[in-house]
Amino acid sequence: MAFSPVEAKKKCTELLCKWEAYLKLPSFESFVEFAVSLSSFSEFLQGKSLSGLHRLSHGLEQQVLALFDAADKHRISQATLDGLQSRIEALSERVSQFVESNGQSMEQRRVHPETDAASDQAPTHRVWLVCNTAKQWQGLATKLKYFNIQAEIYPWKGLPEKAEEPSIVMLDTQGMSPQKVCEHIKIMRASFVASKLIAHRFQDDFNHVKEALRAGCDYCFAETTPQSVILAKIIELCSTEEESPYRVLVVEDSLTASKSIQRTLQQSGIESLAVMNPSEVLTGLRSFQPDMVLMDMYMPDCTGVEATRVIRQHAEFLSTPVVYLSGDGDMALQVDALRLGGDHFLTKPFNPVFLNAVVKSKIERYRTLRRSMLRDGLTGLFNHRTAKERLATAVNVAGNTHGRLAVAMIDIDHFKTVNDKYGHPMGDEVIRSLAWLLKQRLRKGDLVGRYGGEEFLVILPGSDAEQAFDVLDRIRRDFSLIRYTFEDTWFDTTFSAGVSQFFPSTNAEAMIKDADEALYDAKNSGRNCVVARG
Ligand SMILES: Nc1nc2c(ncn2[C@@H]2O[C@H](COP(=O)(O)OP(=O)(O)OP(=O)(O)O)[C@@H](O)[C@H]2O)c(=O)[nH]1
Repeated sequence: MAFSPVEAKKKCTELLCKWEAYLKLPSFESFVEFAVSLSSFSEFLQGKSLSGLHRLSHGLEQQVLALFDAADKHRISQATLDGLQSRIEALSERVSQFVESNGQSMEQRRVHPETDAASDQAPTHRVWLVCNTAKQWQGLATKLKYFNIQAEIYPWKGLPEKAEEPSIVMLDTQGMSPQKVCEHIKIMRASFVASKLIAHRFQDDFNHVKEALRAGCDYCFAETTPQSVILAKIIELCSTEEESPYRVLVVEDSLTASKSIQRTLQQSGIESLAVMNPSEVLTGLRSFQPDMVLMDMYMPDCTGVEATRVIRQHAEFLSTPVVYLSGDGDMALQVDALRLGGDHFLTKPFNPVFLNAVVKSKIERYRTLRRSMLRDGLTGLFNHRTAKERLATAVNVAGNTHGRLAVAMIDIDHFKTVNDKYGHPMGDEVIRSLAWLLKQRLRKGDLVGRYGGEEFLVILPGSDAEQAFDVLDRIRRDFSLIRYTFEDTWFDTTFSAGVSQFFPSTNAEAMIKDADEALYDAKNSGRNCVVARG
């Protein structure tokens, strides 16, 4: 959800320039450039969770894409141009308003990745809980505070007149007709372009939900949705984890074609590497680690299908998507190509907006698949295997660069008792809370994995044992302050941690062993403490 006003303004200005260029020279090519820029802006707004602005740009994008025609038929009527002009102006005005009124404060609220976040830092996000029964939401508001999210509870009739845009507005719609809820959503959407809107206790009916989403709502939760699910959603939406740019390997023997593809991808913020000779494809895959391959169908000495078959011989590239580019409309050949391990076909000359859309959807699916392979389902943290692999890489980097590196093993204290007394689902909530806290409090470059049931591995590149101790001890203190409500009572829990640090000639296994021994010492010293081995 990290938001940069400068970036939004810049992208909007780029869009306006492309539009003006088209008006000056209304050719098909300049229309395509404008459409690509609009599509990229739309994705940017969506990626930054600027829901209201995204709605405006997406509506405009839909209209523009509907105007796509063959190059020789391209002609847009003056009335349509006028309509587009006013929509673009409206979008640009809303972006400017939003950047002016919220930009600076949002920037200031961002957690700075280089600083060690402390529990006493200012809240990173504000959430409005709009309801008529404040008491019911007090527990959720308190829990959010543990994760540096400030919840403000307002009655339906007492919303602030003028307010800085909250990250999330959750509307408790209990007892309201779906029509009334939609009216409220529209009003909220008109005031807040970037906030995520959640309608809670909304009637779980297809048409009602459809209307609420149309009105500008982002999520509808039914009456039966437990607070733990709502808490998880809010924390997820407030998460600042940023994805790395998409990467595409372009295999194309024509320099002109590959430059044109790379330029199109670049306009959408996609990084690419081009190889002209299919025999270089494996080297490209290994060095560039792309999310997908765009493969020319016909190249001298080797077809795209043959190159793909070679790629599929290697287990590590079995699931890497391959999209073929071909000037050929031969259906039988296309079916063959897909059967032999390709994922999609794009026919040249390709529409750049369509090319980017196909590339992005393939990469999104691929990343989701990889995520489920690398991450733990309960917490979203790296799983055991991935955490160990990342540690091995971090140890190599520290060895090669003579850098610092610390590792911590964390284990929740008396966790069996939590399960026995409060049940397994409550135990899961405790595990998730620690995962959220770790993700939120550690620096951007730190890595955290779920090593076992209630055991976590933290990798802190650039830190020595003493620095890691300071960070983890703060997290330990904050974790012990979290109160879990259970029926009419509450409980809290603690963790113990052991820290080890890198020194030349050590390895990942030895670092884990040292951290484990330190953890053992922490448990034996009464638990709820961190022990570091320097
Ligand atoms: N709820 C839940 N429990 C889990 C999960 N994975 C493991 N556990 C439980 O975690 C508990 C771990 O308990 P122990 O290793 O005996 O240790 P402990 O009770 O935490 O005691 P100390 O570590 O000595 O402080 C076991 O009861 C496991 O069943 C999980 O995913 N969810």
